[in-house]
Amino acid sequence: MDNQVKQAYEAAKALYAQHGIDTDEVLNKLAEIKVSVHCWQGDDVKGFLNKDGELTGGISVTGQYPGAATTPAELRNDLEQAFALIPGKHKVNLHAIYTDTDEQVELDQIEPKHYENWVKWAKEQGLGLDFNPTCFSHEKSSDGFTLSHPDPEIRKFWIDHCKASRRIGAYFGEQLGQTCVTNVWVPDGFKDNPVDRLTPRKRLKESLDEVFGEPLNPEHNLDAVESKLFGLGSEAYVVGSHEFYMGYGLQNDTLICLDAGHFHPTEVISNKLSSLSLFTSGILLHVSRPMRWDSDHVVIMDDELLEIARELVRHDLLATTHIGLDFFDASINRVAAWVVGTRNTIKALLRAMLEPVDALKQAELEGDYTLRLALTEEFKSYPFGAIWDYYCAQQGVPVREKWITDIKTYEQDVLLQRDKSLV
Ligand SMILES: C[C@H](O)[C@H](O)[C@@H](O)C(=O)CO
Ligand SMILES: [Mn+2]
Repeated sequence: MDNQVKQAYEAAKALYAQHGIDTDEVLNKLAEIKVSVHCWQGDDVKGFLNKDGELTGGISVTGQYPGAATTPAELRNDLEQAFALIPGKHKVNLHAIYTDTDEQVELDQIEPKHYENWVKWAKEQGLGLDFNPTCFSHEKSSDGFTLSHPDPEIRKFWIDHCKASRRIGAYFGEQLGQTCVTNVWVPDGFKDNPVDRLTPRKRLKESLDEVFGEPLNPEHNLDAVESKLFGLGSEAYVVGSHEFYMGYGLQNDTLICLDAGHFHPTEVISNKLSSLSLFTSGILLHVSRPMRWDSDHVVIMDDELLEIARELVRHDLLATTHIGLDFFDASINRVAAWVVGTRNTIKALLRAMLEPVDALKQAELEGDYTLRLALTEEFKSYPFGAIWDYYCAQQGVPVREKWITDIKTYEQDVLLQRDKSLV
């Protein structure tokens, strides 16, 4: 390890120790946290099942940066490059459209064999896998409805797809020895004001009951449900609102997924974690960055990211919270997007773990809000960067911005060659 990194670490360690914070212990704990890195940043949510089809469901990817992955092998290669620059061992979050097969399979017919190469690869890489049914970008979702569709045949198609997805999730969990979280998100909603807000929600509830009807081993698969306030083309009404899924998840003991971009523009998910934690057995996060709307920007070290991390650390929620990422930006190098977003998420957790939580809670309890404010503010400039650098070096990944060189080389050698081969 670089001597400067080591020396800076020792100096920072002594400072934190004065507040009873054992940085070695913190880094051991940090190394246990898995972030679920979403595969769909690598190819602009196209997938491989119908890769020339349109992205629908009220989500959108903008930008034309060269080098998007066009095959499962390319996507895995890109993920490997990203993981080589991210400290720790993590998970990959797959959508159902990311099949790796020559078969032309329909979404309601997918089976574990269509993802076998992913499982093999995850085993080799020591990664876990999470899963999502893909209830969009399909002719049967073209009018904006899936599990709540008024037509029972279309509804059945999506129910069967979600059932098949859960079985695949359970297969991943069993094969990899790590629980797979299978997250259901559907885009269903209306562009303009509906007359009947209730009936689609009744249908969604009944569909979900069918989807989750088959008992699966919770050590292999955990179900999650993801709400949304609005999407492009469903501005007036989304069937699966927060209240809907909060009720559903609490009643049926599924994980509730909070996506940082799925609420009112000034509403934050950090403030929801403590409340939900009192009533749920677990939470799934889609860490994202909305900008004015659910724009899925790459996660940066902003106040909300830090606040999410603080809530998880201060209230001991890390063991029951599944941390997933959800952003897609095609205006920058896609591998770099993963690296920036994932490194920031881990770094925010580290920052939160390096705060004097007990002292701050005590100050609050005693009504010493001056101390609470002063200490919080002083800790913002404590040398967490030196601890982060040491962690990266310890984990064998580049320290500070050195990873950008690797990305540039990969871009030249791999990503830009892809586009040439298309010409
Ligand atoms: C592709 C994802 O499933 C999707 O982003 C979903 O999680 C979401 O957040 C939709 O807005
Ligand atoms: Mn999401």
